[in-house]
Amino acid sequence: MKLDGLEPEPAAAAELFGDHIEKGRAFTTALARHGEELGLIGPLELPRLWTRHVLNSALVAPLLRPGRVGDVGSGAGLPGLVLAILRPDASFTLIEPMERRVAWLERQAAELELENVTVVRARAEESKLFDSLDQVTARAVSALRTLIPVTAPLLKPGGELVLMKGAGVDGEIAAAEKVIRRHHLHDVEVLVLGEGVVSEVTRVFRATAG
Ligand SMILES: C[S@@+](CC[C@H](N)C(=O)[O-])C[C@H]1O[C@@H](n2cnc3c(N)ncnc32)[C@H](O)[C@@H]1O
Repeated sequence: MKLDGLEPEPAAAAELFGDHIEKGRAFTTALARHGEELGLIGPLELPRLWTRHVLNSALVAPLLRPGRVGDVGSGAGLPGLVLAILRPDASFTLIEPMERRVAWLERQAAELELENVTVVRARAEESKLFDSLDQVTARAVSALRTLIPVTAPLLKPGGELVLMKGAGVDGEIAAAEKVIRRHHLHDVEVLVLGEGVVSEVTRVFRATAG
């Protein structure tokens, strides 16, 4: 069991996870133990597993409604499993096509006793979840120009995209102008989360389906 090199738990972890901190720790430890061998995280990620991955995902939790949330391309469970830990009042459908990642997500959901998680093995565009979700999250899946066409159709009218993005989000929005129009998205905005709380802020592209 190799936990050498795992970033010490930042003070912000207890603040962001609150009553759910034990599950946050259990998930982060499991990811540190098995993430590299399962190809879920890169070999250089342990020193920033908390700040760059887990806390970064946790910052999105207050944006969620107590409804049906889909996380497209959950991979290691980021942000899907972290959000399911933090928001037991919402139900989460984790959409991931790769078998090994699906097995990881199912095992973690069981070990963490997350009764609000369903894992669907599919690409989002083949997932049969069209028009069914209140919100869709995604992190590190693809640029908005290609991500919007696979995520927006999953939303009910009035539903929201809550897509985690890097510092280049404004350029991605400019390149996605046509698909934003084609998918009738409105109230498009970029939120910067975590200033003064974590060392690396998180950007979220948020938009409402027409
Ligand atoms: C780079 S990983 C990121 C995983 C995780 N969201 C994270 O932040 O660590 C991208 C993931 O998206 C999945 N993926 C790619 N295209 C997808 C699609 N069309 N529908 C659902 N998942 C997809 C891949 O299988 C992969 O697990």
